[in-house]
Amino acid sequence: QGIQDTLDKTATDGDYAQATGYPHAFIATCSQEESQVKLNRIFEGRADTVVMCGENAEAVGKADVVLLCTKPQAAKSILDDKDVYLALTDKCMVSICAGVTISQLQGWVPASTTVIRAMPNTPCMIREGMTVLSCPPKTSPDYKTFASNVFSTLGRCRFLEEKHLDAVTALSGSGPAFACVILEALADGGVMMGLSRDVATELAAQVLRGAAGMVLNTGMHPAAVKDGVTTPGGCTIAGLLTMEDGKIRSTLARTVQEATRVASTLGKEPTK
Ligand SMILES: NC(=O)C1=CN([C@@H]2O[C@H](COP(=O)(O)OP(=O)(O)OC[C@H]3O[C@@H](n4cnc5c(N)ncnc54)[C@H](OP(=O)(O)O)[C@@H]3O)[C@@H](O)[C@H]2O)C=CC1
Ligand SMILES: O=C(O)[C@@H]1CCC=N1
Repeated sequence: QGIQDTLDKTATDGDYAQATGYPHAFIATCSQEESQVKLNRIFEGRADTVVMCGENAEAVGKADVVLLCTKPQAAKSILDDKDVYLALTDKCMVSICAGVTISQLQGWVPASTTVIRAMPNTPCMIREGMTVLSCPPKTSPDYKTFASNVFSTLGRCRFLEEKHLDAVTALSGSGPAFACVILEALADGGVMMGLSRDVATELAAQVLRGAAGMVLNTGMHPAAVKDGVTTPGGCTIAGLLTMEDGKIRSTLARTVQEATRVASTLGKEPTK
């Protein structure tokens, strides 16, 4: 009954989402019952959220804006469902599928559907995310504002041209994994020198957060942050030269280059 109340309220409030620029009710969909059980546990007690399983068309029919979050390879077959396709008429669909282009998505939905591409990252879970949005030039400002509002509640959000989305996928989408390898390696160094694992991890994580904050909050160039730490003849320059001997800069830059290459292939049909 609670679920039905939420859906009824959604229906009667109709254009509330567009009027405020923020969503006021959520429908999550999945294909496996065990996912539904898990999601119900996560959203327990939230009267504004409904979890549906195996009912994509019904869920899309009740929504104003649809977020497509499946694996890139599954997107086409989900949108191929005739009822899902029709339910998307005149709606906005935001896809987070890596490597799936706006023009691919437009080919899989009705012509009246507004398509927006988004590339968020996992720190959205703690509202420290980075999301880049991309949309066709004539996208309605209401939908652009709406999408930007949604992702801005989860961290930073900006618009970029779609040609940059594979690089974005590699740098900020995959970036938390790369950053955590660096974090773990710094902590390993601390452990090697006798710190406990817990302490070393805390120090390394706070160092990365603090250094990032100096760049983001003060606008300092990363090189200026580095130089500010580096006492002539001191221990920092000794460590920095060791990093340079290990080609850390080109290794990290090439990491993003290779991840970008793979990101550009993710929306393609799997090779048989
Ligand atoms: N992981 C990341 O850091 C980022 C991922 N992305 C993109 O996000 C997308 C999802 O990635 P990820 O979370 O790793 O993938 P998961 O496989 O973990 O999640 C996919 C979700 O889609 C659901 N799903 C699958 N098939 C259907 C269906 N037929 N109908 C309804 N729901 C369905 C799954 O539910 P069920 O299990 O019940 O089928 C599951 O909840 C990908 O396109 C990826 O490129 C973008 C940015 C960052
Ligand atoms: O690894 C992936 O393909 C996804 C896209 C960005 C982060 N994870």
